[in-house]
Amino acid sequence: MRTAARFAVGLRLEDVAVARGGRTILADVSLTLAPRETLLVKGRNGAGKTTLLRAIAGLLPVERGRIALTNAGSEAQDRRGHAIYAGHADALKPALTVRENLAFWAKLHRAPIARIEEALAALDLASLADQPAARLSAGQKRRAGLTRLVLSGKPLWLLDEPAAAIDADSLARLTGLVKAHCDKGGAAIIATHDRISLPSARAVIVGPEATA
Ligand SMILES: Nc1ncnc2c1ncn2[C@@H]1O[C@H](COP(=O)(O)OP(=O)(O)OP(=O)(O)O)[C@@H](O)[C@H]1O
Repeated sequence: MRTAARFAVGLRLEDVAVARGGRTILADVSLTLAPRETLLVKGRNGAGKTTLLRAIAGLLPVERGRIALTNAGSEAQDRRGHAIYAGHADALKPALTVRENLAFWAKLHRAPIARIEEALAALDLASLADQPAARLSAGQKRRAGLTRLVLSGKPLWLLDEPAAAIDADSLARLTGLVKAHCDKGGAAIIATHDRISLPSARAVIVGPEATA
């Protein structure tokens, strides 16, 4: 039987190092994230924000150190089961409609069918649901890709530059969604250069400026 992911999870990183292409990109990264908390990850281009998020998601191996979920119980330490990474690629199949794309992801995440409409509404996509994804604008594609957060039902949201291409209203809608997710016990880490207004969020910097 499949064990449901526990909803309230936090995260602890201890002296984490991550390499890409044989080069150490991140070294000695330590941080904590409590359930209900949002962390903004800042840093210059190439500083390692995406690398950090992908390592937390379990999509990149850790060279040294430790990444652990907290508050998840000893039987629930698989990060892939608890974290959803929404990256630069929207992963849409262009020939499928928006709703069909969401249905594909819902199946992947074993989400109830009702969550498809919930996700469409959450990203203001109901009026575009029957459009082929190929016809969406860049910002609309981005919003469609972000529905994976809602569809996954996972507690730890990892958002990589979610503000890219989306307008101010959509960004406000997204930050509201993140806040509501954290109010329910979830947690979020957002890699961003700017524009995200979440007054309760903490910020950390990766890269050379981190020690400045
Ligand atoms: N597949 C890869 N193989 C080798 N090196 C990589 C790979 N992807 C990224 N890198 C390198 O890792 C470093 C960190 O990249 P990363 O994408 O994590 O930075 P970032 O802080 O997210 O940057 P940006 O603000 O531009 O999105 C960069 O120097 C980059 O060249």
